[in-house]
Amino acid sequence: MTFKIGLLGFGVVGTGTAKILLDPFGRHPVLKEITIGRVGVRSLDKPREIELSPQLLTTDLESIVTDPEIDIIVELLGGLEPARSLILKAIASGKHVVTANKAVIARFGDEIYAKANEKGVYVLLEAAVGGGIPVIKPLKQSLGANRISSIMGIVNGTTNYILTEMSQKGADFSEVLAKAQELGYAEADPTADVDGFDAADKIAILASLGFGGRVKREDVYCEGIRQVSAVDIAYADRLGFVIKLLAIAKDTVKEDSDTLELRVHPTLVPKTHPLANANGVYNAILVEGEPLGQVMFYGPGAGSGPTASAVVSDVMNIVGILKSSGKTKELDPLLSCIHQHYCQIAPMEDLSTRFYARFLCRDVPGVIGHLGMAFGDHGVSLESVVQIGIRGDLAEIVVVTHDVREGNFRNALAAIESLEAIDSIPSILRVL
Ligand SMILES: NC(=O)C1=CN([C@@H]2O[C@H](COP(=O)(O)OP(=O)(O)OC[C@H]3O[C@@H](n4cnc5c(N)ncnc54)[C@H](OP(=O)(O)O)[C@@H]3O)[C@@H](O)[C@H]2O)C=CC1
Ligand SMILES: N[C@@H](CC=O)C(=O)O
Ligand code: NA
Repeated sequence: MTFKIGLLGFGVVGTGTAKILLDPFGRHPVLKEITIGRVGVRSLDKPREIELSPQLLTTDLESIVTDPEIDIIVELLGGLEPARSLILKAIASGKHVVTANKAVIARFGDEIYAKANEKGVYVLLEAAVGGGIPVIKPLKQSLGANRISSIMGIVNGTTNYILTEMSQKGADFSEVLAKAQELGYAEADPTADVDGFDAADKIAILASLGFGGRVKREDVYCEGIRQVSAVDIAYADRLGFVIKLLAIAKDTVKEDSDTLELRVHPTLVPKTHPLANANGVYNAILVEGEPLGQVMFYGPGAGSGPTASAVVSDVMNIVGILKSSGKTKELDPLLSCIHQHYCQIAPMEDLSTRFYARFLCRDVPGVIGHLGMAFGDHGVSLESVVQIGIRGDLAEIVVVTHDVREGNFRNALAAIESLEAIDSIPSILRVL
């Protein structure tokens, strides 16, 4: 029996996917039953790493998603449109879908899964989070017996690569970003990586799976890495931390309310923490649940081959289902997505966390005392105060707080900004 896939997109991940499918030797035998039926691209003239028969390539992507010969559509275009419309058309034509597109699923997952469930087809997305790391399927299946309390991790390869190169080699931000683009890690528009949107898409998906409810993408608080400077990386290092872009979804269950913290931001991570050692393009996702405790998923979070590994594994899962139970069976609830209600998201000002802040201060006597008083007035207690450097004619003071309510910390900063001794507050970062 042969199963035909329609590949939408033949870029970094599409090429990696084709490479695996065209070279099945030594891999799972089911791969030999999968062929590439058609490939949709934007330009027919572009030079390609793999030469496919010219009849396979087309710019008419609609004709692929409605082609009766195609069993599974693999969407590797990126972006919102035409990806969303093509996925919906594929579903309407009764095709199963595999996608790596977290942007589309995080925003239109409700619509896509409602249609897929109506039609009795699967939409699988292992490649959409953590690239090659198996994390979606374990969350859906292997960890289903647990009550998940937190999912936290490094889920963007590009920014982890940039931060690692900046901290280990003192590299320049723009140069490393260009290298990440060259290596095929970055999104077509890399602001999605740098400004944290890609990580926000991914944590919205993980939270939905882990906490069993829908998540509105706009509810994810999001800060990127643009404001992370070499100065802060160096101070963090001296204080025993590395700076990572973390995506965090945490159950903040209290007596009568069940809300989620949902956020993406650069974070000072203690060097001894398991997430601190995921470097370069590697991602790491730490999941905590009861009764399991902690489990960490670690591996390459972006790149052609690793991401294609996840794409093809989803294709194989669907082929496995088609082979064993045919097309008319009900969807497996452990592989499909059936959430109806929306998760309640806690406001950021209620978040309790530690903060790192760097102040530039004028040479006024007792400046540390003024800072301490302003923090104390707002219920913020300090774990450490380090007057480390002189920058020009200004003193540079770094503080790390104890756990504090974010709203209180922000109020303290507003008061501090108006102090005569304070020139500016160049950085404010959260601390794990
Ligand atoms: N790169 C990575 O490491 C990872 C990527 N992903 C996701 O995988 C998906 C693909 O990413 P990637 O392979 O890097 O992207 P690329 O930009 O390398 O490839 C995109 C492909 O889609 C085609 N395409 C894009 N828009 C259209 C359109 N409107 N009509 C026809 N064809 C179109 C392009 O055609 P043409 O070749 O003619 O330009 C190209 O072949 C994205 O959703 C991304 O977020 C997920 C995990 C990791
Ligand atoms: N641009 C993304 C690609 C994988 O999802 C990243 O850098 O992680
Ligand atoms: Na994955």
